[in-house]
Amino acid sequence: MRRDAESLDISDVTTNWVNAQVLQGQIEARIKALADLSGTPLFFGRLDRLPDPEPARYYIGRRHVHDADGDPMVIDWRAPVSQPFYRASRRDPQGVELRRRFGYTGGELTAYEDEHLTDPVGPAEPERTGELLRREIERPRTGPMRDIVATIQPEQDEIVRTGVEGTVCVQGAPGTGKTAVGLHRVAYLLYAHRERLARTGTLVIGPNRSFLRYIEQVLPALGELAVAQTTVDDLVAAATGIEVRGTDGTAAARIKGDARMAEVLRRAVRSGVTVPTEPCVVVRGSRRWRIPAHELAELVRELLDRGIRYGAAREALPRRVAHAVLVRMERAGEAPDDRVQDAVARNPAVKALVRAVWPEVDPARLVLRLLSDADFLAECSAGILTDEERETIRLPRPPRGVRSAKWSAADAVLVDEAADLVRRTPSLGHVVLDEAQDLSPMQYRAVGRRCSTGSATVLGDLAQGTTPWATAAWAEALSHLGKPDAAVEELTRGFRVPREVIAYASRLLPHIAPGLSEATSVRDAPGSLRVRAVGAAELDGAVVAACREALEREGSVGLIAADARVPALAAALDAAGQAHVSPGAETDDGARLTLVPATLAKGLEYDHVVLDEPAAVVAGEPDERTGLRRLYVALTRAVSGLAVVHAAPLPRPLSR
Ligand SMILES: Nc1ncnc2c1ncn2[C@@H]1O[C@H](COP(=O)(O)OP(=O)(O)OP(=O)(O)O)[C@@H](O)[C@H]1O
Repeated sequence: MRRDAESLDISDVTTNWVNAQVLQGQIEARIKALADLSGTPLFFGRLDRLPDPEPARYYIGRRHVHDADGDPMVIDWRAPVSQPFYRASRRDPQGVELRRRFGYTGGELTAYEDEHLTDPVGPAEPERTGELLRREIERPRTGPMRDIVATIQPEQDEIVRTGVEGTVCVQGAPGTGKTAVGLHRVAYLLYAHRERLARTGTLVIGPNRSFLRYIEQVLPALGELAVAQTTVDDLVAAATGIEVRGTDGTAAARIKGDARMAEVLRRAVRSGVTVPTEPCVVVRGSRRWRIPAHELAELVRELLDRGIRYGAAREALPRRVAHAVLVRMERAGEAPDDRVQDAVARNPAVKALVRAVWPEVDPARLVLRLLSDADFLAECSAGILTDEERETIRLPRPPRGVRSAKWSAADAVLVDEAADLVRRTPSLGHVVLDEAQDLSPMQYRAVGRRCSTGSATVLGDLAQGTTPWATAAWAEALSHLGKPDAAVEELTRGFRVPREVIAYASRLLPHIAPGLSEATSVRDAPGSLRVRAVGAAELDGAVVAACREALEREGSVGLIAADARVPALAAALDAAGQAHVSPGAETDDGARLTLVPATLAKGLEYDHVVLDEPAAVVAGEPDERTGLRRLYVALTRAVSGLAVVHAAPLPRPLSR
């Protein structure tokens, strides 16, 4: 395939220089896409199908490969033919006689695992099954997150291959593969609906930039380069042009993020509309056409009632007025055509009328006015917000203008909502929303607008919600998103965290999310959890020592600590001559240790985690439940080992 692409001669088929350049560019992209990736084998699975009528054998890989005659040699993992590789079981063999999984070490084939799905169970087989999965999970991490195509599990595959029309919401305990599933679903949808999604676009939304840097390689590794990845904050900033330089107190942020603000904004946007009390007189040539006030008022009321976007209505109004003029012209015996209607709509008298009764709205200026003009806020939020709530979100010192305002992230979302009330936000084909549990209702709405005619994959864990407005129930979140009928799936089989560690972390569950089921783990790793108490004076030293010990083993090491403890620990590591980096930075063999503030740990993982002073992690949050949730996140980042080092007593649920 590579040779074919390289030997393509386009000199005969291109008529001009531009065509030649374009074609050459495409050929080069194809050659690049076909490049050999050392360490990434061409196939990872094989299916032998029962005779139907002929037996068939397929190799499954990350991409399609064909032979010199164009016959397939390796089938893309996303093709329908590949599906039984992920779904077939002894109970439901789906026509598969043998499923073989290949194991590789650095690109070299070193193992395989067979399952005879239609045979009576061989004695050794069930035990061996899953060994490759275990090896794959425990393979030491160096760079960013990697794909899981070779080992996607049946319950994950069902979500990955959900149709493009359907929005799925996945509630999943830590390490159950939510992020992996979301990314693979995008790859799958791009394969199954390439043209449609190329037109409409896809987007992955994550909680912060370091998380995005961690996941950014997964889709390109699967051959998908065109998927944008962003955070809600960046998405909204880019759409509104608002630069966020301020922050909100919790109380203000909570109100600004509340879904009730949508109605406040709707009223605010329409607040400038007035019902005309004067007639409109259009002069054309020697004639004057007069539309009486009551008829204009009727037109305005009708537009208000129709529920169309403010901007669209503003554009419709002059046409309506012109229509009323045309009706009069016809009655007077004239025969005006469309051009006359256009001209009347652009008549100065009509324009003046529109300016007066349906003023242009600048979303940012409107939100600024709402937040700084107490009377205006009171008018728009009557019966919606309380006096106290209004006082909480009102800016104490009104800024001079949109540019000098210290916008907060929540303000930017309000501006985005207002902008959508004026002009519809274009919808993408598919949006993946990861760590969704932390979004406010207004943020859900902002994401929902971006997939209003498309679908979404919503991924999250209610137990890991750490914002004051964290999602309490998925049904509510999905209705804010505009997808109330989406199916909610639960994943409870944990891949990342070993059994001992997840059991330890799960002691927190009754205190942070009593309704949720405990995660199980596919891996037992005796000795993976160590808890060490030390004196206060020895804490930093003991933490550095624990990091050193972890670094003696292969793979990545994360030192997670309360944000307030990070400077002291950085100093202790520096003093000990121990190199370390921040989350999102490239790690390499020289710097395998990442010092992770607890507030950035969400979604990340390390082969070995050292957790500093759990009590400080809890104390870093405004209330105990949020603190314990933050701790739950920190406790569930480890793949192979977790060392907890503490001087203060452990939080109660852990010390049980
Ligand atoms: N089927 C699988 N095969 C191999 N590895 C897997 C599989 N499923 C998940 N993993 C691995 O388990 C780890 C956790 O997955 P992921 O980060 O997607 O979980 P998550 O549910 O998003 O976790 P969190 O709630 O902590 O964000 C990753 O290293 C991922 O590659």
